[in-house]
Amino acid sequence: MRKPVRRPRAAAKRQVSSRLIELEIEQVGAQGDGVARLDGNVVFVPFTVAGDRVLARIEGQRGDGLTAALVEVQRPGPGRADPVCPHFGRCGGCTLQHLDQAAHASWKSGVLSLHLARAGIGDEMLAPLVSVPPGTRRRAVFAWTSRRGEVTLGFNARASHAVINLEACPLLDPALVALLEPLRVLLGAMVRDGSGDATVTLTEGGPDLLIEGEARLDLFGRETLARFAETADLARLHWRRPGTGFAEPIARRRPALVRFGGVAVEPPPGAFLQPSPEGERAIADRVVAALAETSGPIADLYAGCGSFSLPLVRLGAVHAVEGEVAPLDSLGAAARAAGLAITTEIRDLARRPLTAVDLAPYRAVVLDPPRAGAAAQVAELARRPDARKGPDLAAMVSCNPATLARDLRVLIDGGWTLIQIMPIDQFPWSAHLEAVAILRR
Ligand SMILES: C[S@@+](CC[C@H](N)C(=O)[O-])C[C@H]1O[C@@H](n2cnc3c(N)ncnc32)[C@H](O)[C@@H]1O
Repeated sequence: MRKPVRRPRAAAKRQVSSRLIELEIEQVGAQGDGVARLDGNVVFVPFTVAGDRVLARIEGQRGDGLTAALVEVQRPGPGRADPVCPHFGRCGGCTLQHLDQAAHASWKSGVLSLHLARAGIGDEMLAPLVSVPPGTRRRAVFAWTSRRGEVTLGFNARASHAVINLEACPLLDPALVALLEPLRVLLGAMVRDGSGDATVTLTEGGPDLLIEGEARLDLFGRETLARFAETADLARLHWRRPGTGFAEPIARRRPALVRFGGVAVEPPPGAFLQPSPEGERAIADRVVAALAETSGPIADLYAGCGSFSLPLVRLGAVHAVEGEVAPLDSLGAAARAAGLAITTEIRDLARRPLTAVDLAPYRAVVLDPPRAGAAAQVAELARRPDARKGPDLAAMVSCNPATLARDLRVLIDGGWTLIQIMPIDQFPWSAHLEAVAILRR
């Protein structure tokens, strides 16, 4: 029988929607909003902490609860902090700057515990949270719009497609913030009316910029962009029209290198990289330490440009598998140049996961899937026709605690044991959380 969906009591909502109500916030929920109760209804109030007494106004409905806007904090709860960013409240990038460091850390670990508990996994193996400091983010995707040459450039506003004209951002490396104003001037000169995005990555050669916009470039456009690459001292500049999949190279003044395990790689324009070098090192160090006892080949699945393959190759030969051609080409070129024992394979691991037979030669496996997780791949890892063959150590890296817990459940049911799970806060002040789980069988 289907479980009846509990709807907020309509009468309660009507009654309170036009007036201010007082609420006691009981906890911060899994999505980062404070949770209170009103006449038997759950009420979600953004920008509040446990213990706050607030004045709020009911605004709508979410799932089987109500949503309310914070009007005033009447009595602050413990764990409240003053937000450090002038855009806080409007910008969708950070939603939790009103939590102090301790409250933030305990909330993030709590969210991971909650997802593990929902999958029937205890949190005995949960390691303390590793926090990556703000101001270190090396990669950002900015949205931009130009109206009559007036450019708005920044992040999307909270729950909206509107763009916040970013003046400051305590999360970003200051070198990224310094590019915002020159980029605004450039886009205003290039595009009178239009919109798009701009991905900037800080590399050893300088900023690597990929602009996406509808405009078809003419000679003037290309010259304007090339001049910008000079004045902003970029490593590379590419322009891409949406839907074409082709990034036109405009300038390549220096190689846009990043280093993984000491080996230089030049990622393709706009490639996925871990958001900060600090976060990437924390994850890679954990993965390498956990797999250090491995004697034999390692499979690195969802390998990207090789952020784990390259540090891992000092332990043994690595087979890197990835769905996108361009990042894997970058990794392949770097490995060949350095003479490293890394083989590469393009493969869609959702449709064609490595089977138990494919996995038989490997002693250890690393998985770092996108937010959707690695359902098909963990199902294969959980099957093991011959107990003498296949990996007996696994490191699972994830940016989504919900799919991580789901996938861990499948592995545990398939005979794997969870040895440790380490939350890594690469996304300070947001509800996102990275984690590395180590398993053995
Ligand atoms: C979270 S990123 C991790 C990349 C890399 N490990 C790193 O740390 O930079 C996930 C990677 O999985 C790849 N990917 C996404 N879906 C995939 C699929 N179905 N099959 C194979 N790779 C996929 C993406 O292209 C991306 O490189």
